Amino acid sequence: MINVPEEFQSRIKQILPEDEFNRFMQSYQENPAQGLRLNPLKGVNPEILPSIPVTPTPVPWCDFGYYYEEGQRPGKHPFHAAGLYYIQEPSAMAVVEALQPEPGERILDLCAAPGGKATQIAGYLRHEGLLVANEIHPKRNKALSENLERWGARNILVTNEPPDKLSRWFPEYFDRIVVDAPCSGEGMFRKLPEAIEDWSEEKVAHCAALQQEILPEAVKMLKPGGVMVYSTCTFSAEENEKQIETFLEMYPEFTLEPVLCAEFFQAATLPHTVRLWPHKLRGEGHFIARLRKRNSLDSAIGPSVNRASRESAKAKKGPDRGRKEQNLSASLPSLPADVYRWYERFCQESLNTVPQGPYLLFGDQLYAVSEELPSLERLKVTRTGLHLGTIKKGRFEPAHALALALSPGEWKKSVDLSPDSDEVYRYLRGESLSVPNRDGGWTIVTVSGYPIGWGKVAEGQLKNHYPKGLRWT
Ligand SMILES: C[S@@+](CC[C@H](N)C(=O)[O-])C[C@H]1O[C@@H](n2cnc3c(N)ncnc32)[C@H](O)[C@@H]1O
Repeated sequence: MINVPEEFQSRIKQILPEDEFNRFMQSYQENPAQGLRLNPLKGVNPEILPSIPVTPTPVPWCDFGYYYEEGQRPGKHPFHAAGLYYIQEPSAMAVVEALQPEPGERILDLCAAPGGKATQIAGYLRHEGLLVANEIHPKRNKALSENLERWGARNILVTNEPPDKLSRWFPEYFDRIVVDAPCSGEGMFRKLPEAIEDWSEEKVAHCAALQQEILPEAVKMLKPGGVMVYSTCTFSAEENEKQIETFLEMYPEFTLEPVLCAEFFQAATLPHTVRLWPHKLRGEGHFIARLRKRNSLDSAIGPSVNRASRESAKAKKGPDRGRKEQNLSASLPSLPADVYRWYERFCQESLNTVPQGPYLLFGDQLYAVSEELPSLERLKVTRTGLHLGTIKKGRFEPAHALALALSPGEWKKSVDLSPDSDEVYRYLRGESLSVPNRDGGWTIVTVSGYPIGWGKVAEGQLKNHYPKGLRWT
């Protein structure tokens, strides 16, 4: 049984009528909703569901989303290691549905770790356009980068910057931005009881102030005519409706727009914004607002006084403000001839394709980057494009990310394992496997035909190249 703080209950009483408040409190006696989202980048469709150890029920507001039952553990299945689905709380799936990303667009996920929204966006982009996934905290940034790798996302840039620094690199650059803001987490009390310990009225005030600092940076990075989705997993009005009200006063060039699938959610007090209440749907608590920035042609309204003074204060810190967009691929040196030869030789021996550039050689690491990228100089980048592999003396060693991004037909040699076999678990633990009568060399290890990593075959043994940091214990 979950006990929530008295002060929190008093605050909810101010938002909900009495009978609803009682139903809301009863929702704490129920289990949190569990969900997973299938990966369209790997062509995964619902036919896979009977092979996953879950009892799936569709999430009404997300085509790829499915509930599963408490006690089921799809995260501990080899299909999860193959990136066939992402474990995500069902209400959280509504945020990217509200964003409606389109292939070919430039999209920013400003507060992106561990990557629930970012993987969902990458699925919609279908490798066309660019996803910049930013996370300020280095440890969480690592998880974000690994989750996007497992997802097989190619056209990505993962950065580790505070929003006010990132905004200097990307002025009016993005078609769509999601600000899934750091918040007091009241909507996650059922799922993460530690959020209850962490909660206080001061935390609500602190998060509201933080959100007020983050939003103006997102504004700077959004193209005129672009869409921004703001979301939280909390109930406090200060972090939700009041936050957006203040925002609209500061930025009159923005208007609220309807959220897709709003019929499944509760209308919030601001027109078009929605709340997801745990006593009204099968999911945890969320707030979503979709905003559009007016096109520059009709943005005759100037900034409000508050905004003008805030911007002039910040401008002092911004040496790169107003920088022109420079394309990274135009400035990339071509690969040294021997490096390309080693890479090409690996592709000829092991793949039926040569993943195309532009190529970026960072130290001994080779990447295929997006044509879209601006210059990344002095930006903290943790992953860019598709990590192809490492240049060793006279040879090329493929990256785990390359295995996870390949589609059937793109590799020459593979060892397929059954998801129920001992061998697949032995592979995931880092053990060598016996593979008699196989050609030697780099070999993709698949589970039911989906790549989970590399192995190298010699003398009837598959040497394990599943990354040490990801191995199962
Ligand atoms: C709600 S979580 C994001 C969840 C993520 N979008 C997902 O779907 O997996 C908010 C994120 O904001 C980050 N954050 C904390 N302080 C921040 C700040 N000052 N600026 C930007 N992001 C911040 C947190 O580290 C956290 O990862």
